Amino acid sequence: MELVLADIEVVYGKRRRNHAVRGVSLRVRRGETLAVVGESGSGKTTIAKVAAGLQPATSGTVSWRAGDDDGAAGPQRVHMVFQHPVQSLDPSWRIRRSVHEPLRHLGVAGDEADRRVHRLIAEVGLDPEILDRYPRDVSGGQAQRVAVARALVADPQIVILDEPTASLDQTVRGRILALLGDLQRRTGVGYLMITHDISSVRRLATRIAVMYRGLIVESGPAPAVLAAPRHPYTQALISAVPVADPRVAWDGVVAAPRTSCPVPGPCHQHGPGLHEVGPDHVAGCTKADDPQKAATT
Ligand SMILES: Nc1ncnc2c1ncn2[C@@H]1O[C@H](COP(=O)(O)OP(=O)(O)OP(=O)(O)O)[C@@H](O)[C@H]1O
Repeated sequence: MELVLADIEVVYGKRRRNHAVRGVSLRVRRGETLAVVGESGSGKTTIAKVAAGLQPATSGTVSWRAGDDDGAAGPQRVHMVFQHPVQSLDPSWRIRRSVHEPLRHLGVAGDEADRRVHRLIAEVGLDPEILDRYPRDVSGGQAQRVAVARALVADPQIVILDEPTASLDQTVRGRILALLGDLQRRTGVGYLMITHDISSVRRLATRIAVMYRGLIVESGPAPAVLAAPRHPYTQALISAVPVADPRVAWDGVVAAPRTSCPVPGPCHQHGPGLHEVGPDHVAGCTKADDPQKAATT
């Protein structure tokens, strides 16, 4: 499965004054992460919405190309994780109903639906007890894990992540990124990830596209772009110099690059699929199924 955006233009407003996206083309394949970065107002969220079918393009096309291993491919197998996790859940629904909803659309019900919902809730590291709560009764980090569970419960081919960690503190951010990476390795899901966060890019991106004033001004494989960024925004983002984006440099402090946890399987400290990042954690991180090492931590 491949999501292909070709020559997308989006002009907002009755008088069509705000040309938010100008001829953007990109593709996202299963098993990879395309990170779309760029300063505030450069058109990233607009692109995400166009890709998800939530915003019509003024011109250009969004298409789906099925691969050899695809079953019923199509936009119904795309899900989106928004930047405000609590707000993205219906406040009048218990968590259970929100996570079941994508399955209902697929016609999956009964025991099979319950089984899948419980499996995903466990995979995102939550206690099934949370299913009976309302969004107002869960933390931001828990709500974002619920949003990830909901996005993945129906086995989507592609998930669109719009600033999936923006509203989370550093610790929870690391867990969500580790979870997304782990789920991708196990299920082959592809991510179109919109972000300002360099640690998200380092952790997940296979390729990077840099937007500036509605255009893609730089793109390529993540290692190449990270090693030799050409555009000033990319250079600023990667060198962790404060950039003209209030959410990145609100207090003039930009997080230092963090390293990935090297443990490949379940982590002793954080359970299945939840790998904290950062040098502080890496030192004491052991595999959950290694009791000797685990006992020393
Ligand atoms: N519904 C809308 N109506 C009119 N203009 C809009 C609308 N949505 C976005 N815009 C404008 O389109 C441009 C691109 O916005 P968009 O939200 O896509 O940028 P962004 O890169 O995601 O920004 P941010 O990082 O701040 O979320 C901005 O100038 C924004 O003000």
